[in-house]
Amino acid sequence: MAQNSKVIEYIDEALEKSRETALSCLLFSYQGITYPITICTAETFQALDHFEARREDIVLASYPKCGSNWLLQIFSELICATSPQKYEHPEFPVLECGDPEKYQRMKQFPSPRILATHLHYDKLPKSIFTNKAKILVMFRNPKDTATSFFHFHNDVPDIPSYGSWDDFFSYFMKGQVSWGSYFDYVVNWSKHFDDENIMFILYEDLRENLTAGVKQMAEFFGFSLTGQQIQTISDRTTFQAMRAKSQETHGPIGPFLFRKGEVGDWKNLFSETQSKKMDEKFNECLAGTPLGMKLKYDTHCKA
Ligand SMILES: Nc1ncnc2c1ncn2[C@@H]1O[C@H](COP(=O)(O)OS(=O)(=O)O)[C@@H](OP(=O)(O)O)[C@H]1O
Repeated sequence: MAQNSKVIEYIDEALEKSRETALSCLLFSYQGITYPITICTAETFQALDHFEARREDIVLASYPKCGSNWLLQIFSELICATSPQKYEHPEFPVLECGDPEKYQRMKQFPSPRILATHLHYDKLPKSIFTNKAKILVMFRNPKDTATSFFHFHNDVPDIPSYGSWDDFFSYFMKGQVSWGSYFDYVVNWSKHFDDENIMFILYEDLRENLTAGVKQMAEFFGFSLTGQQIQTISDRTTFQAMRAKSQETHGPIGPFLFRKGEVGDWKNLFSETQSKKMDEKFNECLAGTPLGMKLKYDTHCKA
């Protein structure tokens, strides 16, 4: 993410609210999905229904802990590389977070606007589809996603902690975490696998070949860049590069947000039983579907 005092200011405010919030009071339900009271409100969701998307908007969709901040940085860099001005986030870039008036202010922002979101497909504002904004959806294997989610809660001193990994695992499997069930999220998007304006990418693929991923994303969104520019953006958005700058970009939470950036860290937390439970859930929800295959579950989630 570009150096941005607005982002840090927003994170600081959220952390202040978090400090006063017990885990048992953290989540509220809106239209069947649970969200954290520290950064989401029903009023903002209502205002979001009237949000006017533009065809030039860049929508970056991902379930929490699947690499949203990574994509934000890549797209800030893509915009910088093709325009004379540095890209600054004029608002906290997660579309559904903030005060209800933010959508009025966003009307003044120049295109392209970057809209990150953790919303499920059917909760996105309708104008994204009617105005044909392009959407990039990034997925990460559920075992590493849960692992990252748990560490975020339990490592950051100001965010409510779970009693244990076992506790968190059972809430995650029931979908009683921020932004609801990982599995519902993926199943929802999987119905749109062939939609014209949607591109799906995998965290693990991007990690394996960042340069190829940046090139693909740039092409999909119509950025015309040289090979050298693509390489420079890839160099600036490796995990190491982003972690090194994380205090500057995200304040004190930075090193917790850019924690390990690995594939397979789940093996340090999951018991055999938990691992099997998740395998069964994955099979039940996604086995044999095109998106299920794209997730390369057996490669990333089998010991
Ligand atoms: N450049 C790069 N390369 C590889 N991995 C990266 C990168 N940037 C962020 N990350 C990892 O993404 C995880 C955080 O995901 P999000 O940014 O979606 O978090 S959040 O939901 O917005 O809080 C978190 O994963 P874990 O390290 O496993 O916790 C980050 O480290």
